[in-house]
Parts: sequence; structure tokens; C-alpha cells
Amino acid sequence: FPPGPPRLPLVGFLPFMEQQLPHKQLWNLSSTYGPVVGLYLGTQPCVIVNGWEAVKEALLNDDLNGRPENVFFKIVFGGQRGIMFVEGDLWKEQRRFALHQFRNLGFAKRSHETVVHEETRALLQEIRKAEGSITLWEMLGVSNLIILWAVMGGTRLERSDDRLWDLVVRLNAVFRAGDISGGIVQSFPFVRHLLPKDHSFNIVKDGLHLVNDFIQEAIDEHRKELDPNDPRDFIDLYLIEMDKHKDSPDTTFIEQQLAASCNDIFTAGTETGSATVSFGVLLMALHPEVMAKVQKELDEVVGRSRLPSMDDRSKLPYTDATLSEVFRFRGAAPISVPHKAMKDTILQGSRVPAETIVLVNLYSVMMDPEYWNDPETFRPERFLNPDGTLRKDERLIPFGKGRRACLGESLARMTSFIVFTSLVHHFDFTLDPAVPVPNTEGKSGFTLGPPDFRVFAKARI
Ligand code: HEM
Repeated sequence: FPPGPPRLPLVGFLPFMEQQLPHKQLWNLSSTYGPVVGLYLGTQPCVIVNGWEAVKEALLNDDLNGRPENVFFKIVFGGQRGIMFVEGDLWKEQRRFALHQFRNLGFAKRSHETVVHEETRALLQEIRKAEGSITLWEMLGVSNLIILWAVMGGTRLERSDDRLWDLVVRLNAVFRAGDISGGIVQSFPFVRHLLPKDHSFNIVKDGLHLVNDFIQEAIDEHRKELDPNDPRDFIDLYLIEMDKHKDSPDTTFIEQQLAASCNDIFTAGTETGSATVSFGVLLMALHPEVMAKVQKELDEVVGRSRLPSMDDRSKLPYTDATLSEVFRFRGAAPISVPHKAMKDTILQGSRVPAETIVLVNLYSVMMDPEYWNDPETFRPERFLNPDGTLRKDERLIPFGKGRRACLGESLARMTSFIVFTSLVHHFDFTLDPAVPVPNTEGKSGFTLGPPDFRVFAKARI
């Protein structure tokens, strides 16, 4: 087992694990123990993987593509279900189906661009109407939910629907209360019965139940209205697939699986997307010289009478480089989603036994000073070639890499590109001094969220 810090009986490294910015703490361990660090989360063996060579090797090793059992899924869905927290054949079958159907539905293709444009227009209007300074994450979260729901549930949800705002607030609470290590309940599930209502475990569990109720209601409606010859969305396609397999007792196409997959997509896509664009706007307010260059490029290429589209992207190298820098600087999933060794394997020469949890530190790759020189400086130019074209870099991996890489990457890239560029094109952002931002490190949890901040949005178009 790889070398690592001493462990306490039963709890292992858990009491020492920092709740705020654990990606930094876990990366620091490598200066003592090397790129692959062994420790225990409770009684579960875990390796932390830091640095490009080790991270690349881990993400390309399919024996490390499992997922540790997730205690919340066990409680909310009665077992490991969905796409994100399953492994083996179930994972392959469900991931393949989701990707295939999303493509059939035009996932991340033109028709979705239309949906993203529609939602972006509504968002711009809402910001224009707002008085004084605004917090962006809720507004952005609602836009993301509506876009994701268009793919999954077909209908266009209205921004005025209170349930959406409630869901966004609860999902945010879930993502901030969560902890990548799984916390004490992951190792000792019985402890959950002793926890107070406002404990982070209960915040996550109740939030997931709320999302699940929303999705279950939609599945019931879809069942009633289903026309097998005219599927409208992901839920319809899944229900049709379930019917095809209804006589096979071993089928993985069952309703709990549909609900959990929708839950994965809904939860994975909302908070990460709004965090990325929120960080982007915060960084623009802190770097007005970058914002001005992006605006100039957008004015020249897009003009002032329409929204930026994906076809413009290749003509917007500085803007594209700026978004790449946002993804590098404050990637929304610094420690990715926990992986697990499916069988004994070797990583960087160290033995990783079957069932070991593997935490792959993407932050250690995207912020490595030996590679990026000045990683703590927000500098879009690092993604530009000397001739001004976009420089792609294989170490920019905010969505992971390999077979487990983010399922929603193309939709997430499209959404963040259109929403971010439209916001910067339409408004000059300045920070509201009433909410000081001491640093841009963000707030940890299951993912990394932006710090609290408010901006004034002055219309420029
Ligand atoms: C900026 C936004 C996003 C970021 C930074 C992000 C990042 C990630 C990362 C790092 C992983 C884990 C990869 C691994 O385990 O090695 C992941 C997995 C996943 N993401 Fe995303 N994601 C984003 C948006 C989305 C969206 C919009 C969706 C929904 C369409 C989505 C759905 C998923 C799913 C289902 C998985 C699990 C894939 C699997 O286990 O096979 N994500 N994402």
C-alpha cells in the first residue's frame, strides 16, 4: 500500500481532513509521500493521486474506474443506482444508453443551442430588471436547471416557478454541506440515526429527497402521456426502453434506475455549471482589463444585435482562452468524483488493492507551479499561441479524462460558453463593496463553489 500519514484506529485520517479546500491539503501530502499517497477514510483504504503523470495514469487505468458505495444513494434510492455512483456492466449499459439518447435528442447540438439561447435571453432580462447589486449563483442555477430539464423532461420550466428557486437553493446547500470523503456516516452508517436535523448529512439527504420527489412526479406524468411512437425527451426514451425489457428479470432498465440517472444529471449539472460561470464573472470584476478585451472581441465578432453562438467560438480566441483559464483556475470539481479500484492494480509502481477508494486530484494538475509557472495568477494569455490563436493544453482537465470523464461535458461547455460570453457582452460587472471578497478560493463541499459576492451589472448593450 502506498506510503501516507499515520492513521488513528477506526477513524483513520478523517479527523485530520480539512473541510475547507481539502484539494490543497491532500496535494500537500505529496511533498512528503510522493504522487500516490495511501491513507484511511475511517476503515476504508484510500489513495490520493496528485500531479499530471500519476493522475493521467490513474484516469486511463480502467481497473480504477469503479465507484465506492455512496451512503446517500443507498438511503435515497435503496442501493447504488444511476450513472455516477455505479460501476461494472450496470454503469457501462446505463452510461452508453444516456449518451446515445442524448445524442439522438440533439444533446449539445444545434437544437440545444436554441434552448440555451432562449434561457440566456431570459437571464439577461432578469438581470437588467434587477435593482442594485445581485448575487448570481441562484439566477444561474435556475438557468441550468431549465436547460437540463429541457433535455430530460422535455417541457420548458418557467423562471417564475418557485419550485425551481427552492430546488436551486437546496441543491446548493447539498453541494456545500457534502464532503468528498463521505464523512463519518460513509464509514459508520448507523451513526446517522444519532445526528441532529441540521447536520450536513441530513441536509444532503433531505435535499436529495426533494430532487427525487420532483423527478418522480415528472416520471409519473410522462407514464400517463407516453406515446411510444413519438418520444419527447430522455424520460420517454427510458420508459420505452423499460417496456422493451419488461419480461427480462435481470434488466437494469427499471424505474428506480431512471429516477437515479435523472437525479445524477440534474444534480451534477446544476451546481457545477453555475459555479463555473459565477467564478467567471467574479474574475471579470476582479480583472477589468481582461473583461474589456473579451468585450472588444465579442463586439468585433458578434456585433451588438445577437447572442454569441458556438459557431463564433473559433473566431473568439481571447474569449475562449479566458474561459479555459476560468476552468483551470477554479475548476468546479477539484477532486473529481471518487473512483475505486475494481481489482488489485499498480499505480506509479505502488500496489493499489481492490476496493481502495481513489481520490484523483485534478487541482494538483491544473495548478502545478512547475508546469504553469504562475498558476495563482489569472492569466488567459497562457492559453494563446504567439500568433493569437487558442492553445489547447492536455493538462486542462476540469471534466476529468478517460472512460469515466464527465458525461455532460459537451452540454456544459456549450452552456458555459454561451451564458458567460452573453453576460460579459451585455454587462460591465463591478463588485459590490458591501460584500468584501478576501480571496477567490471558493467554498468546498462535494464540488467547489464561488465565495459569497455581489456584483453591479451595468448594461453596455
Ligand atoms: C462545468 C460543469 C461541469 C464540470 C466541471 C463537471 C465535471 C465532472 C467531473 C470532474 C466528473 C468526474 C469524472 C471522473 O469520475 O473521473 C463528472 C462526472 C459526471 N458528470 Fe459532470 N461536470 C460538469 C457538468 C455536467 C453536466 C451539465 C452534466 C449533465 C448533463 C454532468 C453529468 C455528469 C455525470 C452523469 C457524471 C458521471 C459520469 C460517470 O460516472 O460515468 N456534468 N463531471
